[in-house]
Amino acid sequence: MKITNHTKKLTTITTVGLVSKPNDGTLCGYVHEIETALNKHGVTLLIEKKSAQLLGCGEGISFEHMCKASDFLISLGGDGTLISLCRKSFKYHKPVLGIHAGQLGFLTDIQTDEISDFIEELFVGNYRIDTRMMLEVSLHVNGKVEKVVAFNDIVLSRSKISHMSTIKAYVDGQLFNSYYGDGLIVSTPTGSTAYNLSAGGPVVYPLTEALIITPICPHSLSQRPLVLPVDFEIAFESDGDTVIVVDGQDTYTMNEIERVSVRIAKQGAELIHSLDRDYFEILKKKLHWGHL
Ligand SMILES: NC(=O)c1ccc[n+]([C@@H]2O[C@H](COP(=O)([O-])OP(=O)(O)OC[C@H]3O[C@@H](n4cnc5c(N)ncnc54)[C@H](O)[C@@H]3O)[C@@H](O)[C@H]2O)c1
Ligand SMILES: Nc1ncnc2c1ncn2[C@@H]1O[C@H](COP(=O)(O)OP(=O)(O)OP(=O)(O)O)[C@@H](O)[C@H]1O
Repeated sequence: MKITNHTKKLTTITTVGLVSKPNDGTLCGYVHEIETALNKHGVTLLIEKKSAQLLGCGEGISFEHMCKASDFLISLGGDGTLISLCRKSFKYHKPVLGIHAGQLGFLTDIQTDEISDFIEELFVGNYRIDTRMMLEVSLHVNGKVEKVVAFNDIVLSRSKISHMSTIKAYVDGQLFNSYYGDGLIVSTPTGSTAYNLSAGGPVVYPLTEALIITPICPHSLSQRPLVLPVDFEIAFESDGDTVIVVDGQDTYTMNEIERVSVRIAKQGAELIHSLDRDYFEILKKKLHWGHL
């Protein structure tokens, strides 16, 4: 399969940063294994402060310092840890390697028993880097704009279990739909296998460039998931009973926000993968794709 997105390589590897799952203090053994494998090649491992303290692996250094000094970053945890690292390190533009020490691990393809072998493969160039599109989300408040980025999705959701939300949706400034129901999801292709999948949205191959809008429990027979090209800017307005959730991790209330606009971010997240990684195998293994 010809995928032009796979040509990027790391130019140097002298320093690597690591962030681990925030609620698991048992992963120190894996950190030592990573450090030993990197040190064999003269590479320094920097551990982010909160992770180091949780794991009992020394003092650690600030997230910012770690990102600036590192050639690539390691996420040791589940999908949530990787998503959070991609969002927080967005402005430093560093590739991320996901090592799976979580539950599902759809995005984190290196298993803990493959750590040393994969690090050896890295030093002989046996890896690939995928660029995953991200969303730039602008929250408009009193003439000011706060920008955040999303890796998987943003969700506009009803804030009260007892009420429906009403969301007006615009494409390039033109009203194209009003959604009535529990809310809607704007997903990246990578996020298509997360909340979007649960809400009946399409699985979209992660290297596609598209914006996916999927209604959540719409109170209508006519609302369907929609796939849009990335040169559109989409925007939403709603009443105060709606909340905005970014990647399931940050929440904002709509009564302070007049409008939310979403477009493709100028740069994507770069994920380091093993050459063996096959998306359809992961769909089968983790989400039971194609099982009877
Ligand atoms: N009903 C739902 O399915 C539902 C509800 C809320 C949030 N979410 C998703 O959770 C995501 C955040 O993930 P988290 O791990 O921080 O939260 P989490 O710990 O609540 O886990 C959500 C689940 O989704 C999986 N997941 C996350 N991203 C995925 C992806 N791109 N493809 C396949 N599976 C994926 C995770 O491994 C986990 O099993 C949000 O972006 C949202 O899409 C899903
Ligand atoms: N830096 C972070 N800040 C806040 N919450 C985080 C951060 N990193 C991860 N989380 C959250 O911590 C929880 C557990 O982490 P994570 O998702 O990595 O592990 P998991 O749930 O065991 O694995 P998986 O997501 O693969 O099923 C998730 O809800 C995730 O969103």
